[in-house]
Amino acid sequence: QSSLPRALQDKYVLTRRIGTGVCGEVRLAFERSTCRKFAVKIINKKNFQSEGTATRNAETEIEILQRVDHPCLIKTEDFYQTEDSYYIVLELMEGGELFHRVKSQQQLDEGVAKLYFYQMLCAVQYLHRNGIIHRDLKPENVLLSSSEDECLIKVTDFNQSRILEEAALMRTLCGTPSYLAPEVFTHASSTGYGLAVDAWSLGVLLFVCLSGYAPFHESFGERSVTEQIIHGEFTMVPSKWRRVSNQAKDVVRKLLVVDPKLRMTVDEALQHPWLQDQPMLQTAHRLMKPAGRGDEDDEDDAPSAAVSTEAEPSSAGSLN
Ligand SMILES: CCC/C(=N\NC(=N)N)c1ccc(NC(=O)c2cc3cc(OC)ccc3[nH]2)cc1
Repeated sequence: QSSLPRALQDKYVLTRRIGTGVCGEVRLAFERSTCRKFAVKIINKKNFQSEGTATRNAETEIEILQRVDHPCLIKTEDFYQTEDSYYIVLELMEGGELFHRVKSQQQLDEGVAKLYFYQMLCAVQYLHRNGIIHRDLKPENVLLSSSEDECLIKVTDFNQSRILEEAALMRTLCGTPSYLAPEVFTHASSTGYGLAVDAWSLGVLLFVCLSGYAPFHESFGERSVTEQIIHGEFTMVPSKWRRVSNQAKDVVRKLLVVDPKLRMTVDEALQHPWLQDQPMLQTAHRLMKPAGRGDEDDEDDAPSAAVSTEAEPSSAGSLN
């Protein structure tokens, strides 16, 4: 157990491990002064020291976490570091990882999957509107606020995220072009298509929530997972998809499209008929309101379908 920063120990009591990741662990913590519960994500730098990019990534991640402000994106409370680890204090998501929820329930009820998927779309739409690609969307990186089916979700783990630096691309293009690869000039590397990688991952996430199993898996046929992905070959096992609506399947099929130019975007997904579901939108907006405003009479802010996909409420503010 590497020694915890003194300042962290003065303010919080760290207790049991509640989550593990490739880059460290998550511990349950109590703020001494208030006894409020938090999650502390410990990211050890040495794991990646070899790549040398860890520090860069972690600093980018911290920068993103401190800049973004959306009800479905994890918020940092505090940040500490020692020479070998980062300690990030986060709001505690009592429901844990979506991964475990889907695993324990085999597959989610379609209405629950729709509520979670809508919130993920809102979170990723916010990131994309702010020029951020997540690049690592998966059930382990979607957290649930409670053990209730109807709960708020938050996207986390911006370790792979990239801030789309159009300026960087411009600087590159100012240099001598002779050594630049073709794709730097083609559309593939600019804002447009970079964002599409998150739409694909959201398609995989929705597939897993609706069916309880992964669309690309080594057990399907003799092709490798990579081959299946490259060819967009996913398998809808009848017994798992029988009770899933055609509209839900349509969303999955339009996201798991190999050509990023033809893939449905996050904005288009938010307009898909499957998500034009007033009761679900009302629930989602009640959950996404800042704490305490959920119980006021809603008639003045009853979200209409069109409103629901507009920019986030003013409280979300913009990236500073
Ligand atoms: C800046 C930290 C972002 C991050 N990961 N970043 C990274 N891996 N580079 C990250 C990764 C995982 C988590 N996980 C949690 O907060 C969490 C809460 C929780 C509660 C649980 O039961 C009550 C069980 C698992 C949990 N994970 C929070 C943040």
